Amino acid sequence: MSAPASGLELSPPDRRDGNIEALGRTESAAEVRERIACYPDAVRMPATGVELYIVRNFLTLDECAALIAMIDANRVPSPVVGDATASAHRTSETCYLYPGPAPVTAVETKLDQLTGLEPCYGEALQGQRYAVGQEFKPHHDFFDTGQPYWQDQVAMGGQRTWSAMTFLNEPEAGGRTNYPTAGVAITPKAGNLVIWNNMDEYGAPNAGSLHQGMPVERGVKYVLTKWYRERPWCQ
Ligand SMILES: O=C(O)CCC(=O)C(=O)O
Ligand SMILES: [Fe+2]
Repeated sequence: MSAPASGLELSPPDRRDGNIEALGRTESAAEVRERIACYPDAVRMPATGVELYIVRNFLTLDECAALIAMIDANRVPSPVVGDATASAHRTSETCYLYPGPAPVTAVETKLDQLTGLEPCYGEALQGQRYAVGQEFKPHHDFFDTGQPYWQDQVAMGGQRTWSAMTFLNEPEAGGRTNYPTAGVAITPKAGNLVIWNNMDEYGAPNAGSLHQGMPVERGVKYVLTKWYRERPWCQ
């Protein structure tokens, strides 16, 4: 994941050179776009410089409650790629939700229907819990190919293309998901999903996908995130 300070400066291999990986991402994105357009209640947001959709009531409140219970039972401090330990950059707690339990299957099935992507392209679902003051500072979900961790990521499925995040509850104050350069800030609403393309229209990492989980001011915030790779994900 690229750090905010360097995030707007992309490494040379990411530039719009029409390479074969970029072409594949562009073709795949067109298919995902068509699928989303057919999904009930999916709306494209008027976001500047990033392709971003909201799906209202993607999960039921019962599904949200079941997932929150699983996150609460298994949460640990959140990791950041390229940073072996918990970081001030991401102060929430994380719970990996691997396939098997019924609430996980229900979400996975809906995400498959929404995106049309092969399930093997998706990383394991990650639940996040943010207490008061916790946040995920501005970042990109795509990998910075100039960083040492990138070679490992190439072998693990390559770039993160789409991010799909579902709000599982509503904090009393704060906790919006903000896209500072796109001019959009999304208020958590239980069951609503946000999905965005981390690549631009040329299939290159899109600096305009910069986003942050703003600090929770009152209450607690739970979200469920799925990151998709450009190739099958291998852990
Ligand atoms: O919690 C949020 O609002 C943002 C989470 C996020 O950026 C992520 O999971 O990649
Ligand atoms: Fe993110």
